[in-house]
Amino acid sequence: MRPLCDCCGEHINKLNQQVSVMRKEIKNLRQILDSAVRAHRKHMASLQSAVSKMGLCGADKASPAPPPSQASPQAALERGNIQTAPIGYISSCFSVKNGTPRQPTICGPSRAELRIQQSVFNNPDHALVGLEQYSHVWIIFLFHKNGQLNYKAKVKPPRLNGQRVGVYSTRSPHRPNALGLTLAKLDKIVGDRIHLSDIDMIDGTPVLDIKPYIPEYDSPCTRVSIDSEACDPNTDQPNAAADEEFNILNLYKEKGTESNVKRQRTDVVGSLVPRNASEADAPVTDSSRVQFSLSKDLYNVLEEVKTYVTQNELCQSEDQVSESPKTMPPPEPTVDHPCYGEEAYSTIAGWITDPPVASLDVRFTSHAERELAEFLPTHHSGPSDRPRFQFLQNPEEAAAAIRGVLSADPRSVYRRTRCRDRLFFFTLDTADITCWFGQGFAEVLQVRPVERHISSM
Ligand SMILES: C[S@@+](CC[C@H](N)C(=O)[O-])C[C@H]1O[C@@H](n2cnc3c(N)ncnc32)[C@H](O)[C@@H]1O
Repeated sequence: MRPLCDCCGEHINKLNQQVSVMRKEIKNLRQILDSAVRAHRKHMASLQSAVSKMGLCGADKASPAPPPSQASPQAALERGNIQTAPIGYISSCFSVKNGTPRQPTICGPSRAELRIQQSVFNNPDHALVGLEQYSHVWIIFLFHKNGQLNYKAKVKPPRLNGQRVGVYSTRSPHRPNALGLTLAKLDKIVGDRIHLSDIDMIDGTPVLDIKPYIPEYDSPCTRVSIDSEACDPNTDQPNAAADEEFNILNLYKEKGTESNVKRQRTDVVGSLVPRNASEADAPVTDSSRVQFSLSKDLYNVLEEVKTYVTQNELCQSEDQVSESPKTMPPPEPTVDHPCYGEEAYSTIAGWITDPPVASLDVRFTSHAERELAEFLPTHHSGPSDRPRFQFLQNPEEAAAAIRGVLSADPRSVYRRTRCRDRLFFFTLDTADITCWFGQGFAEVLQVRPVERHISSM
């Protein structure tokens, strides 16, 4: 190796000095970075424990969720771990818990206002478009003044006078996730503000969600059963109101499709129930609303309809009978309907009962019927290489469920308009269903056991 000249040696020394300075700087930077990472981890850990203390973290103990810092938003959502943000806060006539009704319907009119936050939607009023067609809304909220965040599996509801029952059999505010659910009366909507009455929330309550109240979905008294037994007029129904309802439905079913039945029943009930004076003042009147009475009224109304139909319509021709409920003159109402309490009735958007999408006739090819009949009932014991349902009781119940799914046309608007000739697949219990749609009908082509269930048979 040749010796370096003076000038090169000096240059290299300078470079070495610079390298050692840079090394020191890198070391310092590493220390700063390490302490920042430590502080960040500590912060995230304390945030996570705060979230789980608030009861907002649904992770089960057996398989704890990864810390939020590691989980992607999608993974967190799939595990049910979401960070909620109030869509608004209640301004209510009740300022403290004491004296606030335990349920909305047990006190007279109680009023509140909910303003949708601009932090949730740029145009909060847009999120409320269409809601004015409903008379009642579900309010999902946080019991933010519970004081402490602990909860117990058994609670003592005040009305049980000291007896303990499971928290899930009560409406106690002290529950995991501290979520409250109130069915409130929707008085009016003005811009981004919803005016409510019949509430049991205190002032400042954070609201997480609002949904329209739809008796057809939310109240078992107004649901139409797809249970095939319900079509048998000789079947014993558990309660008198249901009996009457089903008998009338059966009467209609003999003459029309199930979708007709639903509509006729709704129209009949709607025409029989007048709006009372206080509701007539409300600015949410809309011809697209459909009116319902709740269970007691429904029972009375159905009684009247039944008498009317039996006396006047049974001897008419098929067509006349299926048209009759629409043209029937409404009998004089015999009871007053207060706007709150047990006798209250509700209105919903017309498209719920009379949707622009027609319901479909559902048929099975004989091949699909044979395949479905191959499935064994859930409770079938003993070895067999035939497929077996896990939840559904038997092939008849599965057929009813398939009819229910398909008659409501489960296709997206895109599929319905752009790829209407494509095959449609869905899975029901342990069966893979293949079908196609034609004009006004859906046809089941194939009912095959789901792959994983074949291998585990
Ligand atoms: C028994 S809870 C029922 C609430 C709701 N209807 C439900 O079933 O989830 C109603 C009581 O909760 C209390 N409450 C109302 N708003 C609250 C809030 N934001 N935080 C804590 N407690 C509240 C009041 O004392 C009220 O009487």
